[in-house]
This record gives sequence, structure tokens and C-alpha cells, in this order.
Amino acid sequence: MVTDHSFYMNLAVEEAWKYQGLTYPNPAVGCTLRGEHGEILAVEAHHKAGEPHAEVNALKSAYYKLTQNKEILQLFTSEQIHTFLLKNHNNIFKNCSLYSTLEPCSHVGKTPSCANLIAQLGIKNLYIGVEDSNETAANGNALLVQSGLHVRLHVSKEKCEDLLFPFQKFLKERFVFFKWAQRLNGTTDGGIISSEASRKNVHAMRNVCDLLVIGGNTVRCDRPTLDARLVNGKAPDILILSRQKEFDRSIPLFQVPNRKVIIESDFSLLKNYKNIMIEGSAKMYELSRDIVDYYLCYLAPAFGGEEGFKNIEDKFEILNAGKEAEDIILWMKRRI
Ligand SMILES: NC(=O)C1=CN([C@@H]2O[C@H](COP(=O)(O)OP(=O)(O)OC[C@H]3O[C@@H](n4cnc5c(N)ncnc54)[C@H](OP(=O)(O)O)[C@@H]3O)[C@@H](O)[C@H]2O)C=CC1
Ligand SMILES: Nc1c(N[C@@H]2O[C@H](COP(=O)(O)O)[C@@H](O)[C@H]2O)[nH]c(=O)[nH]c1=O
Repeated sequence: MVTDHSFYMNLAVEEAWKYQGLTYPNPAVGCTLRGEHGEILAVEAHHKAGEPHAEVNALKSAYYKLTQNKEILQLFTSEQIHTFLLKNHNNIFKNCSLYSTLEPCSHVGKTPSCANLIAQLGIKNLYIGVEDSNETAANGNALLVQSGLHVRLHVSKEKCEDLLFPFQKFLKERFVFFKWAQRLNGTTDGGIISSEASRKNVHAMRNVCDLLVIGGNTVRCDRPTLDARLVNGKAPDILILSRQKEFDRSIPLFQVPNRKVIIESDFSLLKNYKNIMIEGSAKMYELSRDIVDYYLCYLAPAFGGEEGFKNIEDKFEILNAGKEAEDIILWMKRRI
């Protein structure tokens, strides 16, 4: 039987995109566990920095699927899951193949080393999308080859690179993404557009981004708060892009504790930040075109509104299309 390794890797890629924008300062990573007859034992992702890596989440799910032992479902930290699996694996993974969009980490950071766990569990084959460019975590691949695993690199390489790109960008300098919510007819005005689940997702991104950029007219018209209240999260610093700099200082945006609100007429402040979200519409889109890496659109199944992206001719490549409640979520890059 010829195995289509990209099929299994692409499942991991799809799962990981659900957490893009939420894993900072970690990368979005996905992992599939395949049984010896090609069956899918688990498809999981890394959700949040400090929580288990994708490989650990996949091994946890696969262990439960294979053993029906509910004990593992009560374990949530990486340390707990590593320790449990090392003690109880009974060689059940010995003919399994593991697909990871990123080379398993070799270091002990906030969580123990995935490469070490994979080696000790006796997994047979390891398929990797891309190597880890983060020097402290890299070389998991070499460690696993030494341990006798069959390792193949660059399965669905381009897809894994697109997934990893934000991480590489914030490691090197900064990652900037432009997010908006629109209706089917392209309008962005008139208050709430996307579903509550989508807005929670955006608040979870605000919770981990260190700077949120907003246009001055939006502050005047929408009187937004721009915090992460829907997930009880931390409010990011705010850059208001404005030349005239006149605002009603009594609105909630200026009252949120423990964050800075800075008003500038250019983007030079961005150099001090790593993970940056611009929440904007057409004017901000035009002004930020040269500094944005990825675009994130929440497309709500509705018509209505009046203003939006008119008279802009750009084209995009869709990197991932997902669904959150009733909305479609598109991660894209602009075609140059
Ligand atoms: N659905 C959605 O996701 C969103 C919808 N919106 C809606 O869309 C509308 C438009 O928002 P958006 O397009 O983001 O932008 P805005 O109109 O809110 O902001 C653009 C800002 O850029 C400043 N500006 C204009 N030209 C320049 C320049 N050449 N150099 C520097 N600064 C400049 C203006 O400053 P000045 O203050 O001096 O005029 C203005 O405040 C908003 O009113 C809001 O209701 C906004 C964000 C998201
Ligand atoms: N209407 C709309 C968005 N609009 C953006 O959110 C801002 C309001 O933030 P806050 O006051 O914190 O709730 C608003 O000014 C605009 O930038 N975002 C979305 O995800 N979905 C939506 O439907």
C-alpha cells in the first residue's frame, strides 16, 4: 500500500490553523498520529503557550483511543502527560507514525522535550513538515534519528511553512496581521457583524498580542473598548493612528488599567512590539499595506451595511479557510 503522507500531514496543518494567532510566543503546530493500518488515532494542535505541545496532545488522545483508559483524560499539564505515558505506554505506539508540522522540540522549556518522549515511546516513523529555526528547540530531528526512528523531512513543506511563518517573523522582528469582520457584500460598518464565538476568538488574540492598532475615526465613531473581556484576558497596548489626535478621553478605551494608549500619525511605534494586530477597514488597509504580513477576515453570512472595501483592487491567496460558529474565517496573504 502506498501511503499518502501529505494527507496525514494536512490534517495536522488544518487543526493547527484553528489556533493561529493564539499561541504567541509559540508557533502554531499540528500533529497527527497514524496507526499501523493507516487509521487516524489522533489529530491535535498546540493551543496556547505553556500548555502541552501538539505532539503531546496527539499522544494523549491516541493513548485514550487505543486503551480507553480515562485516567489520561484527567491530565492537563505536559509534565503529567509525559510522566503518565512513559510509565503506562506498554509499547502501544510501537508501529505508529507521527506527523508533526514542526520538528519536535529537543529542549526542556516551559514543557519537557517532545523529541525525548517520542523516542522513549518507541514510535516507528516520524514525518516532519519543517525544521525548527528556533535554536534552543532545534535538533529534535537528529536526536530521533539517533534513537532509531525512521525520520522524513519536508512532508507538505509549503503548507507547514505558511503555518509557521508568523513564528519565524516574531522570532526575527515582528509579525503584523490585519483583522476585520465583514458581511457577504463586503461591508464593515454598522456595529457587530461577526458571531459571539468569532468575537471571543478575536478577544483571545487580543489577550496574546502585545499591540493593537486602530484608526482614529474608528475610535471616534465606534467608541470601542479594545480589551479582552470576552475571555477575561489581558488588554493589549493600543496605537491609535491619527494625525489630528483629538479624542473624547472619557470613553472606555482610555480607562482600561495596565495598558498604554499611544496616539501617533505613523507606524514607527511597531518596532517596540512583536505580535501586532491591526483591527481596521478600508482606510487602515490602505495605510498599512506595506507592513502587514497576513490578513484575517471574519466573513459573516449576512447582507447589509453601507461602507466597506470599495475601490481596492488587491488579490489574496487563501492560506486557510475555517469556520467559527456561523462565520467563515480566512487567513490570507496579499498577492504581490
Ligand atoms: N468591521 C470591522 O472589522 C471594522 C470596521 N471599522 C469601521 O470602518 C470605519 C473605517 O475604519 P478604518 O478604515 O480602519 O480607518 P479609520 O477611518 O478609523 O482610521 C484611519 C485614520 O488614519 C488617519 N489617516 C488618514 N490618512 C492618513 C495618512 N496619510 N497618514 C497617517 N494617518 C492618516 C486618520 O487620522 P485623523 O484622526 O487625523 O483623521 C484616521 O483617523 C470605522 O469608522 C469603523 O466604523 C473599523 C475597524 C474594523
Ligand atoms: N464589528 C466587529 C468588529 N469590529 C472591531 O471591533 C471594535 C470594537 O471592539 P470592542 O469595543 O472591544 O468590542 C470595533 O471598533 C472594530 O475595530 N470586530 C469583530 O471581530 N467583529 C465585529 O462584528
